[in-house]
Amino acid sequence: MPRLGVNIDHVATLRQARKGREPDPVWAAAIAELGGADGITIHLREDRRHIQDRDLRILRETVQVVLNLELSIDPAMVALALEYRPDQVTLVPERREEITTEGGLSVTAHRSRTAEAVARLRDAGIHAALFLDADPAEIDAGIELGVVAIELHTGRYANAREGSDRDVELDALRRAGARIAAAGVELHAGHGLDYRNVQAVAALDRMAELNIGHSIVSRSLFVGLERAVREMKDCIEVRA
Ligand SMILES: CC(=O)[C@@H](O)[C@H](O)COP(=O)(O)O
Ligand SMILES: NCC(=O)COP(=O)(O)O
Repeated sequence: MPRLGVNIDHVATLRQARKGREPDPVWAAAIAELGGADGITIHLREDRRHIQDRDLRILRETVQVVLNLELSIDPAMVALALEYRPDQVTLVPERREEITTEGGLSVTAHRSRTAEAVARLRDAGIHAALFLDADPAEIDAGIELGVVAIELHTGRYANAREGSDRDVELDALRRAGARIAAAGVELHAGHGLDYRNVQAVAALDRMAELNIGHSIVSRSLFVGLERAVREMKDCIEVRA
């Protein structure tokens, strides 16, 4: 069964609505661990719209499972990863105007900057991962950089209409996953996964890690975070 990384950005989004102190993503991480999270994922955006540097600093001290930090390839952001030393850094694209991450990082368009970011992380002993679309050219370019893992952006799959549209997207994920696994790179997936669409992605061959935030945090409003995490773990387990 794949590991579950719980993304707690969305707790910080609520806090930042009033720029106050609650709800605290640090508490959320601890409760997610009680619910069975195998990892905690945070995205420290350049515009600091949700997760703050303070969160990263405290979470590095308190998180007992894998801490996965999502970052842009900007050298100043990578420097923060080197300072706080999460277990894993997943390099993602960022557009300040976007509401959420719209696609994967384009390694082919930013090859030298991505290679430099990966090399800095590797030299520091931090696992480097790339967040990519299910595009063979991008995946091959990513594999060439010698990363530990590639996380497939599942947004297109999640947004596709149930039925043949979604089947097409699932098939693209399946082929991309096979390419990644054949290269000996760990397969991760995430973005837009929820309690209804996660099973098919969890069941993909060699799926090692799923990063899920929005649907878990949304459900937690009604059932509590510990239970929401546990229910997602159950969903992943059932068909895997
Ligand atoms: C890269 C990614 O998919 C996640 O970070 C997730 O979407 C939450 O962060 P944002 O909502 O800021 O994109
Ligand atoms: N990398 C994807 C992630 O961390 C969670 O995305 P979402 O479930 O919040 O859409």
